[in-house]
Amino acid sequence: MLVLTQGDPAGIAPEITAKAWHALREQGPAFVWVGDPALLEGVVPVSVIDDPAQARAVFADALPVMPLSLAVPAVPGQPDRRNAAVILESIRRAVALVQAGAADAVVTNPISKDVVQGPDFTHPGHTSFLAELCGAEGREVMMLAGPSLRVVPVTVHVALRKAIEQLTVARIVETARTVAAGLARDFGLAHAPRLAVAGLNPHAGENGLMGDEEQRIIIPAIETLRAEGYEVTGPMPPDTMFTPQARANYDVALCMYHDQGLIPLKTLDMAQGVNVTLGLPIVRTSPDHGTAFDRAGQNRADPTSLVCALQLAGRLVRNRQAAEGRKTA
Ligand SMILES: NC(=O)C1=CN([C@@H]2O[C@H](COP(=O)(O)OP(=O)(O)OC[C@H]3O[C@@H](n4cnc5c(N)ncnc54)[C@H](O)[C@@H]3O)[C@@H](O)[C@H]2O)C=CC1
Ligand SMILES: NCC(=O)COP(=O)(O)O
Repeated sequence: MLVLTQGDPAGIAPEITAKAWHALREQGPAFVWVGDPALLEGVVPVSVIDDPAQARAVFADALPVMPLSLAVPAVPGQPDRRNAAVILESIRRAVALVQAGAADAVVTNPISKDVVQGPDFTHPGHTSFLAELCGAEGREVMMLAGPSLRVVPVTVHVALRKAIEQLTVARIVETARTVAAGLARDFGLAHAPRLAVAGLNPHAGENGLMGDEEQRIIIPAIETLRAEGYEVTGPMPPDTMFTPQARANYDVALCMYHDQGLIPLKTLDMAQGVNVTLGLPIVRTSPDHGTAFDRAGQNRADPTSLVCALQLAGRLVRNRQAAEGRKTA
């Protein structure tokens, strides 16, 4: 059983949740939504439950909901900080259900990082919040996976100037180790993961002519990884590493900053892209898009990325269980 968080109630989360239930109600994977049932009133049949164990029996006929109450009614397109606490409570409850063994994986609906900022939440997104809730701070890695490409931003939600400052040999090496382990265990890759490491600068620095981060940081990281036995190429010139020919030669691209990886991923795979957090003791996926406040309440939201996130979470759980079974057998 998967547990889906509420997301920002003023965004498209309620609509894509209802549409995802319609898409999956017969073949699954089944999920339970932790949110305010008022958001789905008149949209889908809802079954209020208090334990995920009750969800499977009702899933084909109604969307199972573990109820929370918004502080103020949601107005589509107009996020309200007064609902921040309940948005965060949904995430906390979802994680607690998986940690207690009552559910298998967390799938998160989009939130606005800005709306939830406050004394209780100083994270730049779900990823590091989930790591905190799981006691895995610093081990979390964001990966976006689509049919054409997988990308990992080595630095994530920071200003570009800060991203460059944050690049270190250790950060690249540790990220690559987590990615390789995640691809082997959760994605069930049949071969050793092939990692492509992007350069930072134009032409991957052109031997130091256009920046020295490749020589000082990226090449030493690649050499360390190769010495550990990983299959790594790079530093690859960022402007050509996403061509179809280049993509055929690797399983994942390690990118030096957020937009270096997310622009090609969303250009190629926006509808079917899934955000996966590696390095956590629990499985977590999410759609690759945000709250889409500009589209909320108009019945114009595409649920495909959420459907893909739910389906991928189901596969990751099965692969992880199979890998752990093999380890203990
Ligand atoms: N995992 C998460 O919780 C994420 C949250 N965000 C948050 O979302 C908020 C808005 O961010 P933006 O950069 O505007 O990105 P966005 O993904 O919300 O929207 C970008 C554009 O794509 C459209 N769009 C997005 N998802 C769609 C869907 N399913 N169907 C149809 N059209 C869709 C929107 O209408 C908008 O025009 C921000 O506060 C950001 O922090 C952004 C990405 C991921
Ligand atoms: N750009 C990706 C994104 O914003 C997702 O962040 P997170 O909420 O999954 O940490």
